[in-house]
Amino acid sequence: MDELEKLRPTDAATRHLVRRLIDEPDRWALFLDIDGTLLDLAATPDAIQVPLSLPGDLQAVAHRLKGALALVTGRSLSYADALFTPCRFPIAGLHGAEFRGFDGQTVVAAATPAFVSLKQRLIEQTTWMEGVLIEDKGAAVAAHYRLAPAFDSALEGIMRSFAEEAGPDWVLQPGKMVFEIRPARADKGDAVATYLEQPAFAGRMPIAIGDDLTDETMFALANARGGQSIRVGSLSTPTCALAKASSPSAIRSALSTIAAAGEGPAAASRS
Ligand SMILES: O=P(O)(O)OC[C@H]1O[C@H](O[C@H]2O[C@H](CO)[C@@H](O)[C@H](O)[C@H]2O)[C@H](O)[C@@H](O)[C@@H]1O
Repeated sequence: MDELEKLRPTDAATRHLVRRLIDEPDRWALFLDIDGTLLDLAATPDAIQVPLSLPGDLQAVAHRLKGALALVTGRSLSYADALFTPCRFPIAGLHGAEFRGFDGQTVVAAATPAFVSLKQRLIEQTTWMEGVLIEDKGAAVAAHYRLAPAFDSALEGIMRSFAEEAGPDWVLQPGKMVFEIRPARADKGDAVATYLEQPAFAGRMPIAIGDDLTDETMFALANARGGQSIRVGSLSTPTCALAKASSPSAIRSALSTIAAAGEGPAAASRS
């Protein structure tokens, strides 16, 4: 059976992705979200599982694209890095506020003393909300309600008022069962635009793959540059992505097919 036939027939987008990256590896740059795109969603932020083969597959795809692959995530850069050790990729963290380029140059985001105090007060003010989880990401903070969905609107109110208190350098970022306060200085679209100026990425067309609201800015950027955007999972919420994929496992399967093609010219696309 052709490797492509193993992909679910409903996933036209992932089949096209495989074709593009196998047949035209010098044309595309790949931008991948992590949670809900590369990894299945889990009940809590630390309960995620990285399939054993994923780091190596990503590395093989990056190699095929001559380095034009970056992870663009809401996680902190250091957390995302640790997930894929010993492999190391260009990563934009905290939704674009942290950035490590192809050359390894890194921009990190720091919490101000006022933001540190805000995070502490956020923890204190939400302890009564059983099941709500506060994730401290340094210069960002996330309040998760996946285990306590009834607190959805109460938590939104609290996070909205803390975001206002944080001031113009921070912004409220809603996501999947989460409200975050993140640095305002860059979003995921800005991160993709910065990568496209860098060696390894420059001159290529972007393909952005994500699953959540925060990914919409990179979808819009990819579309504006004549590239491709793929939203993973349910399309019940509005999106500007041009195509859809069913699940993180469909994305992983596509990456593994591309990885298996190695470096040769379109070897795996022949049946
Ligand atoms: O941009 P991403 O890489 O998709 O990161 C977005 C946020 O992902 C994480 O939260 C989400 O995934 C958790 C684990 O599956 C899940 O429990 C939670 O409900 C989701 O919202 C992460 O914890 C956040 O810091 C990221 O910003």
